[in-house]
Amino acid sequence: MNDKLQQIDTLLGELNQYRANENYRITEALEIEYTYDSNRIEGNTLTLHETDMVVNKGITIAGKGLKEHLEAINHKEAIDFIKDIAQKKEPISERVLLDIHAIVLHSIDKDNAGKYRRVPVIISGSKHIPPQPYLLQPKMDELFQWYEANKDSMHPVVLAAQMHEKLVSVHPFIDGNGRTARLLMNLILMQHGYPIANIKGDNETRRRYYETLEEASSGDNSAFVEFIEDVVIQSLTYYLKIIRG
Ligand SMILES: Nc1ncnc2c1ncn2[C@@H]1O[C@H](COP(=O)(O)OP(=O)(O)OP(=O)(O)O)[C@@H](O)[C@H]1O
Repeated sequence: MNDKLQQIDTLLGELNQYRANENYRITEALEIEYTYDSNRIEGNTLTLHETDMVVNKGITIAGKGLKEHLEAINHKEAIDFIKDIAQKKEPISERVLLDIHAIVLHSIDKDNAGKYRRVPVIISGSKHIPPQPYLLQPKMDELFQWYEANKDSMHPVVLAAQMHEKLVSVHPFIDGNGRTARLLMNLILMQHGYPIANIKGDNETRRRYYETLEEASSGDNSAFVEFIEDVVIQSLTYYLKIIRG
């Protein structure tokens, strides 16, 4: 096991000693932060405070479009959904993935919510060309076969990172691939007792996120896995600081 994974195991062990201090106000605040950052990565312009107003207080923000409001509400809804799946110990399946995507695009794109794309796509800023639509079902079958073959033997953080990378590489949806992949990654982490890993929406983090994904598309995803390990270390450290007091 590498140094970062060892550090992650130590931090998680420490965190487990303070689990009694967890409460809904802390998790709610972190979930809003995650919603804010994940939507910000894809270009949503709501601030952290505005995201909180929309999601928790049902207040609309003047000058911001309906889609941006729906993206915030849907993302929080999707977090509740993955928490429920993790709590009930439901296995991760293609059905669960499609349900997550359906929530992400709920009331935004009725024709595509919860459905694979029927058209080719490109990823802006990337040379990687995702598979043609007729190849999506076999590629997704392959993805879940890979998951089944590795879920009990791989370190959960590596498993979560790899599933994220493999999913965005297939890019099975017309829209919402990034948010859905980050939610799937967090569902895997949650199943193993981790708090939400939040990829921040700032320029520097986004640059490393996209660069390591681009590197992964040419065959080596180790830099991306390392990036996710850093995100998990950051999230664990932040959470520990809050609940340890
Ligand atoms: N080189 C790359 N190879 C594979 N995936 C990438 C690459 N660069 C970025 N991505 C992923 O693609 C996502 C963005 O994809 P795209 O521009 O198609 O928008 P999208 O699918 O609508 O995203 P979002 O899903 O959240 O709205 C990023 O969040 C990231 O996860």
